[in-house]
Parts: sequence; C-alpha cells; structure tokens
Amino acid sequence: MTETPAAQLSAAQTSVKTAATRYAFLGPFGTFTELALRQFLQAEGVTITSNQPEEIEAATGLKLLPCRDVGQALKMVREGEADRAVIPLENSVEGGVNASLDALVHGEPLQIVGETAIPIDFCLVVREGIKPEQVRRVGTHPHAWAQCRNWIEDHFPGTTHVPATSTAAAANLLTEDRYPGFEAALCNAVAAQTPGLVTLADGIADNPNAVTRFVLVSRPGRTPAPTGADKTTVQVRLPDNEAGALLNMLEQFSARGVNLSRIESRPGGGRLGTYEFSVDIEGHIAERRVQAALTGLHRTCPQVRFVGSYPRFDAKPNTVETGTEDSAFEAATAWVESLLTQD
Ligand SMILES: O=C(O)C(=O)Cc1ccccc1
Repeated sequence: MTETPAAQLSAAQTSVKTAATRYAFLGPFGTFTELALRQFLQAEGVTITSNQPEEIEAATGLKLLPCRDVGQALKMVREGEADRAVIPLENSVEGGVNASLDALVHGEPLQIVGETAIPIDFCLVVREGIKPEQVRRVGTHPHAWAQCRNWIEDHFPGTTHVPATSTAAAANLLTEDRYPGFEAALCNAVAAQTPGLVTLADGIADNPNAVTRFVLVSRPGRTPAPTGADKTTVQVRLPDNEAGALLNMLEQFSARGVNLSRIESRPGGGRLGTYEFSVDIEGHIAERRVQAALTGLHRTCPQVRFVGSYPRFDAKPNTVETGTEDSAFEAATAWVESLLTQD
C-alpha cells in the first residue's frame, strides 16, 4: 500500500462526517485505546502514519489528546475541550470496564456515536539489562492483568500485579530513572517498541479470542443514522425494593422482540440494594420496536438515560421478528386511529 500524502489526508479529514478535530483518549500514546482511535479515524477515511502529535496535526488537522484516565477523557468532552473521546467499554473475557460504564453516565449527559473492537494480546517487557529471573512485580492496567494472570503464574510463579493507569503508562514508567515499583510491564506490541525496553515474550493472552470493545463518545447531538446493523445503549435505574422490577424491565424489551447484547448491573449510589442497569440492545432508536421498549421503560422506571444509537462494529444486521417491524407498528397505530375516527 502506498503512503497517503499529507494533501490527501487533509482532503480526507475535511470529509470526516462529524467534523470533529479534537480526540481525547486513554493515554499515553501506545495504548490499546489509541489503536482503537486510529481504527475509528481509518473508518472515517483518515490514516495516521506518524506517532508524533505535531506531525499528526500538521498532516490531518486532528489533535490527539492523551488522557491519564477515562474520567479525564470524558471530562474534556463534557467541558468542550475535546470533540470526541475514545474509551474501552467492554472485554469479551473480563466483562464491562466499570470505570468507563460509570464515568459515561454520571455527570452531564454524553452520547456514544460509534464502536469498534480490537483483538487483544500482550507483550511482557522489561528495561534493558533486566533478566527474567529479576521479575517479581508486573505493572499494567487491571484489565490487562486479568487477561494474562494464568500465563504469568505459569511462567513467572509468585509474581504480583502493580496497577497502572494504562498498559503504555506502565511500559513508559520502566524507562524512567526512578524505580516504578515493578520490573516488567504488560503492554501492546507498539508500546513494546519504546526505546530502552526489551520484549521477554509476546502474543500473551489467557484466552486467545479476547476482544475489547471501544466506544467513540461525544456531547449529545444528532444520532448517527440507522444502518440496519445498530446498537442502542441505555442506563436504567430500577425502583427500590419492588418485587419483579428487573423482570418488568426485561419485559419491556422482550414484548417488542428487542434483543439485548449486554446487560450489567452497577451500584446505583451510596446505599446497598440500589441498582442501575447498563444495557446494550440490538436496534436503533429510529425503529418503532426500540421506541416502544424505551417508552415502556420511561413509564415504569424512575430513570432512563439514553446513551446513544450507533452502527455495530461487526455490521451484523439486526434480526427483526415478525410483528415487530416498523410497518407492523404503523399498521397497528393506523388501526387504532381508525377506531377512534369511525362514526
Ligand atoms: O491500557 C491500555 O492500553 C488500554 O487502552 C486499556 C485496556 C487495557 C487492557 C485491555 C484493553 C484495553
């Protein structure tokens, strides 16, 4: 493949549908989240061929803004310092990224406008000169540790985890003069290339099929158009101490043939026993069956937050059961109206 000249990149950038130019992400450069951001931009027709923020901005007009954590990335969007944020949301092995699920729905409303997924495996790196037998502690993001802990126990028995804000942050700390509290880091193959680091092992993953899902987040605005292969994310608070409250919530979906692709319970506040559910459903808010499910939730649950409708990363068309198509809802509404207007 030939390299895209800067002029072409600029042309591509002006065609970015969202006209977003400032992208906050879980940094520093070299995280899996940065790879996801590049994947989002690629889908918009923008290829980034550099690792240097100034070169990227000169070639594409885009500002890539690495953030210390997910909360900071979302704060930049909430406060208008960034147009978009990219954050990890879910891992096929570990489940939801709680920090992301919570930061997304607590505070000023935000909207998911896209998703992507990356197969994940890891490299174990050390600072030049460190021998494998010196490795006692491994620094990395908690989700990375969770995906490699069996491998580490098999190959470095007794080694313990030191949490870091991201995989790339852990790798970078190894290159600093000060001892970071660990001898090795688990990071991706890009961060493993950091000068001064040596890779002890690569392709590490307890589950070789592990995939992490990342979302592109903006301030509330126009919802991406339906594609027929869409997801909708909502956060639902259930009434306290009400028998059947969860069943009622699920019935709102099942009665309209709306399939769930993820459901997670999150503590709803200070008190034990109060829950919110973060739910992904197959379908777009422009579809009548999804609207009917959401109106049902709105009538029966104390709080429903719409977090966005956006195209599925795998473009797998949503199944629409017979009787739940838009045309079926329209025919049913027309029938009721005809009853009301008859003489
Ligand atoms: O730390 C990173 O590189 C991230 O982007 C977060 C993360 C960590 C582990 C798996 C997937 C994403």
